[in-house]
Amino acid sequence: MTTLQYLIRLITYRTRLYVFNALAWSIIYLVPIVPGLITKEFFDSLTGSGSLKMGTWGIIALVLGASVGRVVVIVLGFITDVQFRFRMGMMLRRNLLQHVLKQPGARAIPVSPGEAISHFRDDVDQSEEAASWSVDVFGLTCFAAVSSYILVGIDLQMTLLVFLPLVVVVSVAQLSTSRLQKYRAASRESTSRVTGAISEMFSNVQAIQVAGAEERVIERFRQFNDDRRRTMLKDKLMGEALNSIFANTVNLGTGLILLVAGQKMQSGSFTIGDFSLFVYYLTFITSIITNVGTFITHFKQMGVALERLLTLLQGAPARLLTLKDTLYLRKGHDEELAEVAAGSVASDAAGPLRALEVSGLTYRFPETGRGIEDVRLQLKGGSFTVVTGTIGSGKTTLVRTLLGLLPKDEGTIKWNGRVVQDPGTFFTPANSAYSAQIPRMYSDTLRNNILLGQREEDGALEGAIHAAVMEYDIEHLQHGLETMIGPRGVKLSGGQMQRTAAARMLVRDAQLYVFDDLSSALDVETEQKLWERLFESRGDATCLVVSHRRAALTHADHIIVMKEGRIEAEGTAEELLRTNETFQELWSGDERAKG
Ligand SMILES: Nc1ncnc2c1ncn2[C@@H]1O[C@H](COP(=O)(O)OP(=O)(O)OP(=O)(O)O)[C@@H](O)[C@H]1O
Repeated sequence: MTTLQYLIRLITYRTRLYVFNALAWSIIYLVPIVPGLITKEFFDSLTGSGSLKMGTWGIIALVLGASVGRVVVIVLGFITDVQFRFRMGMMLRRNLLQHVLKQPGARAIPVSPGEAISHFRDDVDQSEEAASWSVDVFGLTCFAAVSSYILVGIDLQMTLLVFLPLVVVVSVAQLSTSRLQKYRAASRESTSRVTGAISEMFSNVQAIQVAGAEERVIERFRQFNDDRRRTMLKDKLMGEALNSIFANTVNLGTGLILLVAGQKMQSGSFTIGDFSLFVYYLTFITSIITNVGTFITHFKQMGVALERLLTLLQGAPARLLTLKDTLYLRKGHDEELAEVAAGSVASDAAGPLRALEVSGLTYRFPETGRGIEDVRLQLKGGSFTVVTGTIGSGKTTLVRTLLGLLPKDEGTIKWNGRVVQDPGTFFTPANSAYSAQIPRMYSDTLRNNILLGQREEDGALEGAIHAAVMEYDIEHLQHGLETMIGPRGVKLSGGQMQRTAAARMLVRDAQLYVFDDLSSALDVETEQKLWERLFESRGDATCLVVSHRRAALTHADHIIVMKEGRIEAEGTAEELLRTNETFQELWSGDERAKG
């Protein structure tokens, strides 16, 4: 999609509103024609070269009327502009969000969350800005056409002599704004390097001191500051020079008119009224050139914004951005939200799990070409299966691909013999629950971090806390379950976070529980307790556990050993201890780690 096509699609999202907006702004830009003509007539009547019948009060009434009329249309214009802009922005953000939410969880956004927020905020704003400025171009063109017609009618030679040099000066100045933008980008970049360095220094004070690197760090900081000083100076100098050119063009033009008009006025071919009209339109005509320039700049920036927004689509068709749909995430979402709030809706429950079969499951990370290859596994209902293997062998990739958090390249997943078409939406409660290798906590109470919006059923929270061996930790927190945790609260230890994530998972009823390296940060005793309690409390649920720890392996009905993205061996711990070298090493490695 080109920038122009993008602009057209944005405009046609609400064509009527856009046309109305364009009409309002065309009128706003055209209204000053009237006071100009009145002023001309007034001066001509004073010098006797024209006759104005309405008298001084009539003129004042006309000028006032035109001004009030303009104010009213400006208010209308802002209303239509705001309506148009916000609808367009909401449409873009809704489409982006809808796309991101449909993506497999682990690959929903291809950039850091901070960058994604800036795409949602700044790039959408930039697109709005360009579409909104395109309206001004209509109005300005209308004004330029009508005023040129009037001025040329009065004196063609004067019009050309005065406005051509001005158009050249302002256009050249406008063209150099692209250089100004380059300077501005460079000064922003250098400023963000300086602030980045400050934040790195503050967060790494200890590391800097331990390495005795104070001098070198300060030297680097000084270089960043020097660079910032240079780029800021260029930016400011260029900015001020352009500002003064724009600010003085009207004075320059008035001077030109005075020079050229003197002779003509003497000969009587140019009246005082004509002079006043030229000076009056001068301001508006110079602002036309700068405003058209501003639109061109916004249009260029819109092209950059479009490119950045497309990165969020990760190769999906660009037209997804401007899909003309109603402004809900999904149709009928109001009723659905109401039901969810009442706790009555879960995902489509597929019923008790009797068998989960996976065949040919493959996912390769595009960046490294690594991942998993042709994985086949079977989980019987109620079984406890452990996936183990060396570091980087593909354990996490396997569970994430199975759960639809990564988009499988190939393979089939069957739940009770029926193919799961969209694992990402299927493997959610009440079918399945998952705790990730690195749990995420929110700045909220511990209770809310576990429940994550779920309604508190009788005893479910207590049961989950007990199974996750968290009761002791909660007793020792100052406000128990109401303690604020996360980035802006109490910092939980790695083991506490893992157990909070386990409780979060267990508080949800599910047929299949998937644990990724749940116990890696736990001491031996807590880990033993955790697996025992889980084993007791899971009821009929099926468990798929990623771990290389003995406490988990000894509970397993079935163990899968991964190596370099493929299943190397399968069996019980006893069988594998006899037959598989990788498993023997993992088993004895865990023993050494304990020792
Ligand atoms: N985001 C990613 N981008 C590119 N390659 C990745 C990514 N995540 C993992 N990989 C690669 O995929 C392979 C499998 O990684 P995975 O995280 O599944 O291993 P693992 O067995 O879970 O390891 P660990 O025990 O350290 O958690 C590794 O070679 C890894 O380098």
